Amino acid sequence: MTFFDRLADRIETANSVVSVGLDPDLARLPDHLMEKDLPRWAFNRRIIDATHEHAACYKPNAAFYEDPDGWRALQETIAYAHGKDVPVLLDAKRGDIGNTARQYADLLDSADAITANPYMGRDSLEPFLERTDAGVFLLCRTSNPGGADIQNLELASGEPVYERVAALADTWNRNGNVGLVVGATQPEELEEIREIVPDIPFLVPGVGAQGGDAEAAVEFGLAKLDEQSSSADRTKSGIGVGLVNSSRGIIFAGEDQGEHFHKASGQAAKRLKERLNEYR
Ligand SMILES: O=c1ccn([C@@H]2O[C@H](COP(=O)(O)O)[C@@H](O)[C@H]2O)c(=O)[nH]1
Repeated sequence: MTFFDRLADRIETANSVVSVGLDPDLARLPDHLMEKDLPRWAFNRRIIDATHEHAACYKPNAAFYEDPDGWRALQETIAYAHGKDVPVLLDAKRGDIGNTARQYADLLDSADAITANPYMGRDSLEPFLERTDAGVFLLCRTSNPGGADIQNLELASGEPVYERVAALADTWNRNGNVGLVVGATQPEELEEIREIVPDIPFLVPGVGAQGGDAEAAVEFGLAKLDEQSSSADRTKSGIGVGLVNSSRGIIFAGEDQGEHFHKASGQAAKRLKERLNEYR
């Protein structure tokens, strides 16, 4: 079963396309958790307990775990999410020469999918592309203001770089495991990219704290998987596969509520699920 088939099943079970971003900024964790052995793990466990029924996936960003305790916290978090039957997309934005990329691809032994930067080209992505069991989401048009600096540059053909990335991703998708990262802050680009790649699921960050367009995220972020990569039943029921991510807007929703912080996170995840479902 491909990652996207598993994700489609999860979307169906949870009736949700919400990706809950697990970015446990140590400076914002509740005081009472700071005395724990692994505060980030303690925090994530409570967030997962409160949000899992609304989560299509969890998206830890590797930047928040890149120290020895952080990697332990990340492994505990991934195992716990799996225990709740929720897939994990590691937002690591990796990409390097093939020999190094093969090491990065080992991250997929624990996570179900990863984000990668396509700037170094096909060979840098090959170790991810060949993991038929896992997903790889390529940065296409990112949500940050500076995303336009390079991604919107026009090539000699007149197409912007982000459109070429989308077209290339389609040609690299021989195993049906490629997705694209397209920010909700860029609704016009979301629509354009969806026209180029009707069958590729998007990870759409930027709703919540970045103020992106939730309706466009759902309208253009979800793809109907083709019959080869999805079960006949699912194709019939027309499940759209894709993810709309919110991190700070969910995990820090109860920042001012001390030991009960996770309750507000559960409510925020439920609210986002319901809002997105209005557009599905
Ligand atoms: O274009 C992109 C790609 C990745 N991200 C990541 O998603 C989350 C967003 O967090 P919020 O708190 O919901 O703003 C974070 O991990 C980013 O690094 C993105 O925002 N945009």
